[in-house]
Amino acid sequence: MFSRSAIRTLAAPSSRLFSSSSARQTKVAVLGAGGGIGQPLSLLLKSDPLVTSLSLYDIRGAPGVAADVSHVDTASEVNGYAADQLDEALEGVKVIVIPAGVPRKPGMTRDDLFNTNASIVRDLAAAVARVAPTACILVISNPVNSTVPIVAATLEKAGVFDPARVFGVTTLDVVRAARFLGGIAGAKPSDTPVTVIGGHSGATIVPLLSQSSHGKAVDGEAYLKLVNRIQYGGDEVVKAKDGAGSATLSMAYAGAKFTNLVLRGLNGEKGVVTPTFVKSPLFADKGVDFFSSNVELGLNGVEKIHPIGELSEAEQGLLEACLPELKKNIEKGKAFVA
Ligand SMILES: NC(=O)C1=CN([C@@H]2O[C@H](COP(=O)(O)OP(=O)(O)OC[C@H]3O[C@@H](n4cnc5c(N)ncnc54)[C@H](O)[C@@H]3O)[C@@H](O)[C@H]2O)C=CC1
Ligand SMILES: O=C([O-])CC(=O)C(=O)O
Repeated sequence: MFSRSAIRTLAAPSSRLFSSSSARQTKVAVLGAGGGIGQPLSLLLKSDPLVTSLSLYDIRGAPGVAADVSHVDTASEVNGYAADQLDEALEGVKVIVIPAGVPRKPGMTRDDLFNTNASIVRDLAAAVARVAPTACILVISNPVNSTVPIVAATLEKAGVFDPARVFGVTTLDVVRAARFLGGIAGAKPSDTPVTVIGGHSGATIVPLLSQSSHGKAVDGEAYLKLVNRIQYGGDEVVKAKDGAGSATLSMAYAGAKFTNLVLRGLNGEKGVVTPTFVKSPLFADKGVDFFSSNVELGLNGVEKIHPIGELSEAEQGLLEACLPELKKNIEKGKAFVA
């Protein structure tokens, strides 16, 4: 189904979801595998040639999802784990993807999910600290701006936090930006990649359209509309689903894409660069010590955090609006664990 040949521009959108020059393969766990994201994400990971073994865990339904996905004719093995088998699910795992938690309904912000999802993510991170302390953790659960600091603080408390191994998955913003810009430019999304920095909610999402040849051609009303659509793309889906949840299929695609990039880095591939929300020095002097920007992925997770590059005046304004809100979200996450 998926080609194994290499692609040139690693962070750029690709018509192929997975690429692999092959080598060391990896055991991957999905925590929340029974959910709207978890199920299609598990299916996509079953098709990733870099995944040797899939551990599917949820408080409901994971063994059924595992039995189903395990019939797909790719080489990886699949095991499902019930609510009381979290530790078993995490044994020997190198990469852990977390889409566990409740999604939004119309009228809610991502921050409204905090009260429910903060403790879910904290408890899962505590188990990871105990059983798989050196694994890479890829956090999908919202609000990402707070859940990533929660995971980091929980690991820190357990004495096993490695900033190179904790990632907030902001890939859906990158996927949307390429798709929406491609639509406006009349070009393929693979030819319209956009770096998206900041966080993962509304005004904290900062697309750097000026750094893209197609993007800098968009101006005036069209520019404002495009930025707004990238920042509030999640709301578009929440509204259309009308109470049935938020983005699941596009998120599963984005989650599988980001997981593949992490696996390629872990396998020693060079030049794997993509935006992700990590512990970052870029705006730490402003009290924002987690930030999404282009990150090079390597053998140990985060290899190098790239600078954000040159910004247009409009993007400077977006960044100024992003930082105070992001700071609040991060502090809220840290305070929850403290
Ligand atoms: N980072 C991003 O770009 C995106 C993040 N999301 C977020 O992903 C999360 C999941 O969304 P959906 O899959 O649509 O929700 P869902 O409700 O369909 O699935 C969530 C799953 O988590 C499971 N779960 C709850 N507590 C758990 C625990 N303690 N351990 C293991 N599993 C547990 C539930 O049983 C359920 O199967 C939400 O917080 C949503 O806001 C959604 C889209 C994009
Ligand atoms: O909008 C939501 O709640 C889910 C999400 O994070 C997204 O689709 O970007």
